[in-house]
This record gives sequence, structure tokens and C-alpha cells, in this order.
Amino acid sequence: MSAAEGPLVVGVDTSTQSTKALVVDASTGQVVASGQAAHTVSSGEGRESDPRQWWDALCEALHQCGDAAREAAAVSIGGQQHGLVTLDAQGEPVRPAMLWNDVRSAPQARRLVDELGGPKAWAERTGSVPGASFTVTKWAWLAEHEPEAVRATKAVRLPHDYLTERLTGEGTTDRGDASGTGWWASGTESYDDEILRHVGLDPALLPRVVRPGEVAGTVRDGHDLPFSKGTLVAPGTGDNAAAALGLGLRPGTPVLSLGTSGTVYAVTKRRPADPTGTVAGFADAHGDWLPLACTLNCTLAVDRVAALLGLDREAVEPGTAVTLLPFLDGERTPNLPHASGLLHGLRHDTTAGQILQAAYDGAVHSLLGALDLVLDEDADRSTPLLLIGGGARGTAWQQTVRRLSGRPVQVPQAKELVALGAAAQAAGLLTGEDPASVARRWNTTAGPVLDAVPRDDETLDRIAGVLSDAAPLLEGAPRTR
Ligand SMILES: Nc1ncnc2c1ncn2[C@@H]1O[C@H](COP(=O)(O)OP(=O)(O)O)[C@@H](O)[C@H]1O
Ligand SMILES: O=C(CO)[C@@H](O)[C@H](O)COP(=O)(O)O
Repeated sequence: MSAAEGPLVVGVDTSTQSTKALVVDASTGQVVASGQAAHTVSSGEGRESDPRQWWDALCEALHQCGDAAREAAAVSIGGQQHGLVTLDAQGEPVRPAMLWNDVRSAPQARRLVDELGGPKAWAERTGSVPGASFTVTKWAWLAEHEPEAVRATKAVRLPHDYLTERLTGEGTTDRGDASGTGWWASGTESYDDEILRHVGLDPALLPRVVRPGEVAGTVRDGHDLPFSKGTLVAPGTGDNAAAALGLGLRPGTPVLSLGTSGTVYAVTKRRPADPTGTVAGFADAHGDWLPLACTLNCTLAVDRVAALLGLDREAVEPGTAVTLLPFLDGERTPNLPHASGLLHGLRHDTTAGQILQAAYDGAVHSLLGALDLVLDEDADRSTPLLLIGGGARGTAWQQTVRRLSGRPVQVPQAKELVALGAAAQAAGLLTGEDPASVARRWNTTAGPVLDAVPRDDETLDRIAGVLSDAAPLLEGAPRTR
């Protein structure tokens, strides 16, 4: 037996690049064991992963946790949002999952917005104006390009639903992840029959939406996971909603997450409905809302620029007048699905380190532009911005966010906030507590606060100017690939 004070719970983050599992003491929040295993994502036109890889990675991550995972009384899965998982009658993937950062469905997104009343109507109905990330647009793409795959599909799931169902044998999801599909009406908190009819998706193929605090099921027999039969399974949720739980987030505190995606969000009591589409009006996993803006190009894009320059990711140099828009995967915020990366302002004396700094600046500019939009109008602007995700470990990221936000920045020491949020949800099932209160009890936000510095408006204005001047280049497809 472990020396833990309370029962043990497992929290999982199945994100774009890897699956991470934490075994956590439900009393204290202490992480007693952890594991991680990578996935692959396709390159080229689309971004796809075989869902069976996520399961294998989950098994590997849990085995790395050793005996501690066997003692867990409850488990919960947080995962990358939006991905379209199509399963046949045996529960096997019909094809690889189309991921959140696959922009092939941009034309379908535009068409769906036009066909069902325009951006304002979509925002009021579902909370969001769907772009290419949203699951509904991927289903529409599949219907157009691979009708045989659509015909073979007997169940449609999101990434976290897929893993939860393999644990319990029951098709379930939660309001947080359902709100990123584009077929869940945020006003009525139910699947939207008209949207589903419009895209030819039978609601019977969708998972049941489990309420916050409800048990999704129990771990079934017949797999080699280190769980006992009957271990409780919580609803799980999308990764951003899970991190919000993991931070015990309250309205008024903004979060900036630096991972494969960059996201900026806050919890609010008001249901979001941004007709410009910049802010997605997600539900949180608790019963409130999670207005959020997301970029497709964050840590991977900046690391790619560093690799191209032959530099370590921390080898930035100040004093740049160079602008780099790091839209290597197209972009979602701003909505430029066909854009590619753009470099402007090179001179003879520009250094490689300055170009790298410009990549950080470009990535952070897009996120900070949405910061005020996700916060309520009366939010206190001096509240520290919580910086999380793999990039939050990097000094160059920390200093760039600090300089371009002009706000104090707090970097929680807890590393895996999505998995911790899932663990808090699992702990809530055992204790009856609200998962965000569990996380506050665990003191998950503890970490250094970097004081505010004057905001670098000159850089922000320069980037905004290049974005605006380069609009025709960024809106079109690259001339050659
Ligand atoms: N010490 C570090 N400094 C800067 N960036 C880091 C560091 N460690 C990891 N990263 C970045 O974190 C990213 C992974 O972050 P993570 O939040 O786990 O991503 P995701 O959830 O999208 O899979 C990697 O792409 C890497 O660039
Ligand atoms: O699409 C979104 C949010 O709308 C992304 O935040 C995904 O949920 C993927 O997250 P990471 O794997 O980068 O953490």
C-alpha cells in the first residue's frame, strides 16, 4: 500500500502529442506516481491520429504509474477537444480521428455558418461560430469526401469519450467537451436536432451527456489496465475545461495555456455568444461557462522556428524590428485557415535570436488580443494571468507573455493541470465535493508571481499592422506547398 493519507484517484490528460496519467492522493493533492507516452499526428494536408494509439498510450502511462494505479478508487479522462472519432459496430475506428488542428473542413465551416442563419445565429444557438476545429465541420467534410466512412459509422465520439467508453463500455460525454462539437445547443444544454439533421448525423450515434458530479460508469473487466473492476469513472471533459477545474478557477482570473494549441480563457457565469467567432462559448465541466480563444500555432510552431534557425528554444535576443507570424498550420485566431508563416522586416543586422523572439511575439500576440474578450467587463485587470501548459516552463515564453500583456504572471508549480483537473473530478466523485473546491484545497495554483512590467505596445502595434497589411497574402492558400 502507498503512504497516501486519503483514497487515490487517477487523472488523465490525453492531449495532442501525448497521454499523461497522474495518481493523486485525494486528501492532499500530492502526486504519488505519474506516467506519459507519446502519440503521432499525421503531417501534410490533414492532422489525424489513430484513436487506438491513445488507448495504448493510456495503458503505457498507467503501467508506468506502477502499483499506485491499482489502488485508485476513481479515474477521470481529460482530453484534446473537438476531434472526430468514428467507430463501427464493434467499437473499432472506421478511420483515423480528424483532430482539432485539421483545417481541411474550413470550406464546410463557412458553408454551415451561411446555411444555418449566419454567425450571430450560431453564436446564440451553440455559443460559438464554428470554424474548422469544430467537430460538426469535420463530419460535414467526411460526408463530402468519404461517404463510405460515414455509412460505416455506428458511433461518433470525442477523444476523451473514446477512452472513457473503453474503460466503462458506455458511450458518454460531458457538457464541457460537448460544447466544442457545434451540435450542442448551449441555450438548452442539449443536442441540437436541426443542426444534426442538416449534417445528416443521427443523434442515436452520439454519447449520453453525463451531468457534472454524476458517475459515468465503472471500469469493466477484460483489459490489462492496472485498475480493479468497479473503479468509479467520472465524466471527464475537454482539456481546457479540465485545466480550469485543476486550477480551481473562479470568475475574473484569466488563464493562458501554452501547448500545441495556445488558449486563453476564463470562467464566467454568463453564457458566451460572440458573433465575431473569436471567442468560443464553451461550457465548463462544473455548470458555468468557459469563453475561450485558441490558436493552432503555439509551442510546436515556435520550436520549429528555433530548429530552422539551429537555435535552442531559449536563445532569444531582444531589440527586434522583425515580425514573424508563425501560422505554420494555418490559423484559427485570427481565422486564417489557409495562412502560412510570414516573416517581415529582415535587415542585414537582424540576428537569428531576434527572429526567434519575433516568433514568440507573434504567437503570444494572437492570444493576448482575445484576453479582454474572455473576461467579464468588471474583471480586475491587475489579477495575475495564470500561465500553464508545457511552454509555461520556458523563460522565453514567460518573459514574452509578461512583456506583451503588461500584467503580473503567475506560473503554478504543478505541471500537469489538465490531468490534475481530471483527478480533482475523480476525487469529487468520492467525497461529494465540487472538483474546483478540491483543486483549491490542493493549492494547485501555488507558484512564483512575476511582477507586471510596462506593456510593449510598440511591438503589439507593429504586429497588428503587419497582420492587417498582409491580409491578402494570409487569406489565400500558399502558392506552393
Ligand atoms: N522547459 C520547456 N520550455 C519551453 N517549452 C517547453 C518546455 N517543456 C516543454 N515545452 C513545450 O511544451 C510543449 C508540450 O506542451 P503540452 O502542454 O504538454 O502540449 P499538448 O498538451 O498540446 O500535448 C512542447 O511542444 C514543448 O515545446
Ligand atoms: O482546440 C482546442 C480548444 O478549442 C485545443 O486546445 C485542443 O483542446 C488541443 O489542446 P492541446 O493538445 O494543445 O492541449
